[in-house]
Amino acid sequence: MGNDIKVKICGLTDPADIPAAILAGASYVGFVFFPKSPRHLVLEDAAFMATAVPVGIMKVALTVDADDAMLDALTQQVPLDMLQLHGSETPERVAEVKSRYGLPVMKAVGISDADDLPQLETYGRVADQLLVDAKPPKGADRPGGNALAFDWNLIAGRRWPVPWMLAGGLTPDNAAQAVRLTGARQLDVSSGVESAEGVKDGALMRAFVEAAQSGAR
Ligand SMILES: O=C(O)c1ccccc1N[C@@H]1O[C@H](COP(=O)(O)O)[C@@H](O)[C@H]1O
Repeated sequence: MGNDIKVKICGLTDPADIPAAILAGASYVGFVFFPKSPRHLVLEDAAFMATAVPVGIMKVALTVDADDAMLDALTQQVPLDMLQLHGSETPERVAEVKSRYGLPVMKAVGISDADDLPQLETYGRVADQLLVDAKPPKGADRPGGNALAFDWNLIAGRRWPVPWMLAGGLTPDNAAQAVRLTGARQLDVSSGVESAEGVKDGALMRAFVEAAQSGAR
């Protein structure tokens, strides 16, 4: 579509979410494999949904500290373009996953204050992309998808070793400002385009992509 800002819509749970996300202008669609998440998919459902994604739209699998058995099953059963590692995976594990599965790997890094920023350099040496998210609140039962933003001033004007996406608490109301303030060219959204936990909303997805693009004009 020639959009300047690429949007990843993560946590699709219904087959109808695929055409809705594509029509909205998503460049990436994300499937969550984490049983504690309201967006968790079983492999069979994900495989069915992934086959409906047109070529050119990146199909991303989000996992959290997954072992090889899980990743073997996932990559054998679901056609994918990228793995998103959203747990406490070490840099060594990121490199191992990249080499074992031959897929690009995006590593999520949680930010709450300046002490977290060195992680961006560390993971930037091994991951193909970085996903810069808010750190989960204490006691949260999942490491992302909490509708929580971090202080974007922490990364404004930063130089990046690899392509990156901004995530965490993004909505149609703050997407344009997020682009302007951080210089992000890619945004990742889940909660902010839902009408209820785990239920994507077509109008919110369209509004989000439009707002993200307007931030780059
Ligand atoms: O969406 C989830 O349920 C989820 C579960 C476990 C790890 C990450 C998860 N989502 C990712 O979190 C960020 C921010 O989400 P939100 O927009 O604030 O809801 C995003 O990368 C999701 O892909």
